[in-house]
Amino acid sequence: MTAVAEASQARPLMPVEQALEQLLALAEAAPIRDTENLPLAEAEGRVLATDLVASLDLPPWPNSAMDGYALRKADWQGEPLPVSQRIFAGHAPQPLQPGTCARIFTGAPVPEGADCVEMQENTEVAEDGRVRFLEPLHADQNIRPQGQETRKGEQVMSAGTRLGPIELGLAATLGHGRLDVVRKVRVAVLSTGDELVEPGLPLGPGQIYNSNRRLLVSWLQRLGCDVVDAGILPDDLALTRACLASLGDVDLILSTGGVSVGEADYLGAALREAGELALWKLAIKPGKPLTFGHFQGVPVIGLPGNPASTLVTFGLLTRPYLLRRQGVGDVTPLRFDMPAGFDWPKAGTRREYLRARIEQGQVRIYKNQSSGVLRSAAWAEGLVEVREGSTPKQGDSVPFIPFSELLG
Ligand SMILES: Nc1nc2c(c(=O)[nH]1)N[C@H]1C(S)=C(S)[C@@H](COP(=O)(O)OP(=O)(O)OC[C@H]3O[C@@H](n4cnc5c(N)ncnc54)[C@H](O)[C@@H]3O)O[C@H]1N2
Ligand code: MOO
Ligand SMILES: [Mg+2]
Repeated sequence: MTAVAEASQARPLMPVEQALEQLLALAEAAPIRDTENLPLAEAEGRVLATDLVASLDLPPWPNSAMDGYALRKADWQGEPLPVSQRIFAGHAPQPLQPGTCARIFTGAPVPEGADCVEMQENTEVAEDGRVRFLEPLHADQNIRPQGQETRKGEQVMSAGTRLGPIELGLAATLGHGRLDVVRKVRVAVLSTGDELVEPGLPLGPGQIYNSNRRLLVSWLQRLGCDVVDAGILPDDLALTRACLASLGDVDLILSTGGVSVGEADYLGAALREAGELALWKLAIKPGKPLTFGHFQGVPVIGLPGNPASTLVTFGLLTRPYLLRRQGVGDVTPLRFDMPAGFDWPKAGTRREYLRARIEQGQVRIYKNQSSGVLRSAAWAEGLVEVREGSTPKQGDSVPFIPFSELLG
């Protein structure tokens, strides 16, 4: 039997959770260990390689949360207090003279001897400049104590954290100008198919535009990967072998198309021939023929060619794989239970990911859920999951995964 004929034999579909578990285990077995030390400005989207430990208290000294007056609470006995100094943010104060208050502004260090700050709206300044406090004072009010946010020596972020604007901001508050990050994952992107033409060029008979390449290259770049764009590969077994062998120094070969059972589907055949096919045929719709294997030691993920299948299998399976290769622990996208705004009367044998959006508090699905229709995803705001065998009806709770959870 030929490899393709053998492949076309019926076999049970692998449940999505099991496929994800296996992919994550494969990712953990091939971690990216190289690191680089980057300035914060270049670290966005990257993964922290070492735990980040605070090298100072935050705030480093008690400071005022309000524009107003700092004083020792016990000094206020109903007689207006003179102002003995003005303290601005960024300037060191003198110890507070007993029996006086200090004019102070938000973020300025609270002077030694003061134990509360009153906001200026609750004060009255007499003509001679002395200050009367109009409301009861409480010890420590409006003072942000030293170390309230973080204590020196505390672990603030752990290795494996993805660095977005918030994490970079946090590193900056602790004074880190550079961070150790995991080097980028190098991914070769390959589009298989005789029918493919790049956008901008004229279409010949039987041809279509290559959309998967653009979708994946842009998405991978957003995920902080180093992309090697290997262009279009014709449907030919010898060329497929040669192309896979030529891609060399990459961490992953990511292809689209050529993984089903057609006579021109050579990607799966090349991996099967190399004897290293770990995953094939999942209980997922769209995306059933997703393939994972190795070619000469390099991991290969073959995404199904239909554009919506590429999107779903990249977002739900490849993205977590790539993040886990970089040591990211939590790779599960958030999902929200939402009332269905549709009926799904036909139970499926594969878990379905329908392109959907939220309208008036309900999940609505795109009218055409064919895996060839990428417009469904452009209309949608995320994916709604319909489990094998389930038939959700209008108003039933269904899990919704926003695209924003998958795209970054
Ligand atoms: N007899 C069977 N046929 C098919 C089965 C099956 O189980 N038995 N599975 C179907 C399913 S499900 C899927 S998904 C597709 C996957 O096919 P392949 O991954 O082999 O992909 P191709 O056949 O090469 O292409 C499928 C489809 O997608 C278009 N395509 C491919 N690449 C691109 C691209 N870069 N940009 C835009 N569009 C692309 C291609 O023209 C085809 O229309 O197999 C089913 N068949
Ligand atoms: O899995 Mo396919 O992606 O149903 O069309
Ligand atoms: Mg095919």
